[in-house]
Amino acid sequence: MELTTMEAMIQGEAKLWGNIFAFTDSMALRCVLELGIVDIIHSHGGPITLSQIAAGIDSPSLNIDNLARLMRLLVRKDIFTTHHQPSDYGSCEALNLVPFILMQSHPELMTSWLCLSQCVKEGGTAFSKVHGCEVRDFAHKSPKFNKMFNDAMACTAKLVAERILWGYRDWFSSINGSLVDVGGGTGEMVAKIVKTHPHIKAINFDLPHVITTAPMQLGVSHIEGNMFEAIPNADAILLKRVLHGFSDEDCIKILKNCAKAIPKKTGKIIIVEHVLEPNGNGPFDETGLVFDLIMMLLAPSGKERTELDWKKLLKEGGFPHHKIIKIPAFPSIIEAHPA
Ligand SMILES: C[S@@+](CC[C@H](N)C(=O)[O-])C[C@H]1O[C@@H](n2cnc3c(N)ncnc32)[C@H](O)[C@@H]1O
Repeated sequence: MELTTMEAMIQGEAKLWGNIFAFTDSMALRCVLELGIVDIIHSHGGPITLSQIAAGIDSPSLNIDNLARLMRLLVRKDIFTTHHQPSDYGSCEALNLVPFILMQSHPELMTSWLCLSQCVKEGGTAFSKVHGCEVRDFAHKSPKFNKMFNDAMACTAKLVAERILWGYRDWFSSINGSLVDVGGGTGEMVAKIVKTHPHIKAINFDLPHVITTAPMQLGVSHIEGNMFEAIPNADAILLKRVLHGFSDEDCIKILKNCAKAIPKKTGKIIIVEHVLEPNGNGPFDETGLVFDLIMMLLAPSGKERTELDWKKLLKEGGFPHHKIIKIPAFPSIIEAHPA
């Protein structure tokens, strides 16, 4: 066998081992959170030894050898470092993903992955095959699951909100009238926008059962309704991580209602969604494909879309002009105009 063939075989085999054991990364992360290691390191406030971490873990029979082996892997994976690094913005943000890690690695979601092949064979969500109902109904029945799910969504939404406000700040300054956040949940995003851009008249629009739980926010009006029926009139519309949960047909209906709600000449919609680039080399391109599978697992008609998919949807929904603005975050901003 030629050396190059041998090298290629070894590389292929190594990649396969990596894939076989990919799940151990999320399991090790979960373990670290369950043991409270992140909090121990943070509350220590400086470089910390293994024995100090061990002392912080609540266990009378801690196996420090096992702890060392766990930490060794996570250092190798760049989750922790053996060298002191001054705390910066990046590491603070990473902490905010804790609820998301806990949700994704929770048995109730992990078991869904075992039904992935069934999803491919028959369609339908893997979650419903395991639990007999969709996520929304399951959350309705289980307050614990509901909290876990909402906390996970909230922590990613917070992260994205910060990046949008930073990456798209000039545009928010240029809004001269009203902005409605369609499917805005409890209104955190528009509340953040008006805080930095108080000249905007902000409306948070969502289903009645969501709006009833929405806290009063300075400068935000909450309006309940159904986006498939009508959307409140505004100069601009924000649709953040809403359309990826719906089929193309439903998205077109929503977009047509958006087009009716904004001025034909000057109106604009801002869609915050991931734009799939299956062969891209960007930092989030592979994660985008993973999120697409997560949508397959959890959302009956949900999917992530490529730029071409977005272009077709927008055109059919009454928005022939669009521009994609990359921000330093997993989703991009897709700005679209009816004229
Ligand atoms: C994935 S969440 C996104 C929430 C928020 N935009 C964010 O980025 O965190 C989708 C939102 O759409 C809302 N929604 C679903 N169907 C709706 C409808 N028919 N009319 C209005 N809002 C709806 C849900 O209640 C939920 O708050």
